[in-house]
Amino acid sequence: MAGTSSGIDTDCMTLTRYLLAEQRKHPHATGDLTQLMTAICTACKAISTAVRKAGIAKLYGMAGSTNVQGEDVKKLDVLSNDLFINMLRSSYTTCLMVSEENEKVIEVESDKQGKYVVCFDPLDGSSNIDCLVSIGTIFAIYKKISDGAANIKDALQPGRQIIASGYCLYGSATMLVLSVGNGVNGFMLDPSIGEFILTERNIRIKPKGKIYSLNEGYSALWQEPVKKYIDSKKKPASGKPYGARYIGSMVADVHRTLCYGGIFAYPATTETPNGKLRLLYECNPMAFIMEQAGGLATTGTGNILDIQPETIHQRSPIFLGSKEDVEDVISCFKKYGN
Ligand SMILES: O=P(O)(O)OC[C@H]1O[C@](O)(COP(=O)(O)O)[C@@H](O)[C@@H]1O
Ligand SMILES: [Mg+2]
Ligand SMILES: [Mg+2]
Repeated sequence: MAGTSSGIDTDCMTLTRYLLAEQRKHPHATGDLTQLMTAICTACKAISTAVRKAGIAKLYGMAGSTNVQGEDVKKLDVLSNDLFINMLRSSYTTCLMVSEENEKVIEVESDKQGKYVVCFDPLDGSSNIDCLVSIGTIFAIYKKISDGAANIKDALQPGRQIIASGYCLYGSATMLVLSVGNGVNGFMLDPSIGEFILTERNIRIKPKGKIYSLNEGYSALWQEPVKKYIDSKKKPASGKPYGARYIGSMVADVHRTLCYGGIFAYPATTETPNGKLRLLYECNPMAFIMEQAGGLATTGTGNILDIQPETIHQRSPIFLGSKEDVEDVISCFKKYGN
């Protein structure tokens, strides 16, 4: 990394510069993906500002649905969704969107359509908003595949077809983690200049970690392979037990897993046979990031990225993280599954 004797980084590779450099590697690139990512970045910056303000809104009596002026204050998840949809629509790069917040696919007006399809969870970890715990945004970008007008088939592509995916974490700082299919990079938002700066180059996940992360409150409802796997981490035949961490915001739990190694899971239970997390805008984008960082993501019996989606809001059980840890889960499913 370039720097000065003061230790201040002068390289300042902004996300836009990074995307332009990537674009140069493809002589036939139109620049549309760069434009689309710029729109996503702008949405994430605006959400980040809104998240920071929401935390202190109570100080100024703005926490309810109306502010002191009697004006409506949008809830953070509604605001984030509106920001994402508006930014993408006006980027002239997108034809179809799938949002966690919208029951149906969102079609862009024909005069503004472009060749990309974007699936997103505008605000993930919403139960953590009111207690000031980290939350995030998740997105996956695909190319339209149908010849004629964009339709639902364009949204129902397996994760293997992802062109780029990532997430933005609104934590103690705001970081956007992105893969355009050649590794994973992390960009920290410098709020003083309003730019995402490349700070984590070519992120690789450890082959094996020491942490497991899932909601253990549901352990009585887990399938046998999951019970056996977690037991083996608590009471290993040799060595130290794994540590446990669970935030309850997928973005924050996945980011920690990427940084420190180990495994994050949201398994099926007897009451929720497909788990809770949504394939198109939670599981697939995160599975793509994990594979690009050298990790793995599975349902227990199949690779997440190979699932052919049937509906836009379908759910999937998921185990993702360090390759060897995920392979251990897969072995448990082979051994104890029915
Ligand atoms: O409270 P649970 O059952 O552990 O669920 C937590 C999971 O639910 C989610 O909050 C679902 O996401 P949304 O907040 O976008 O609905 C994930 O971020 C998280 O991993
Ligand atoms: Mg979510
Ligand atoms: Mg959400």
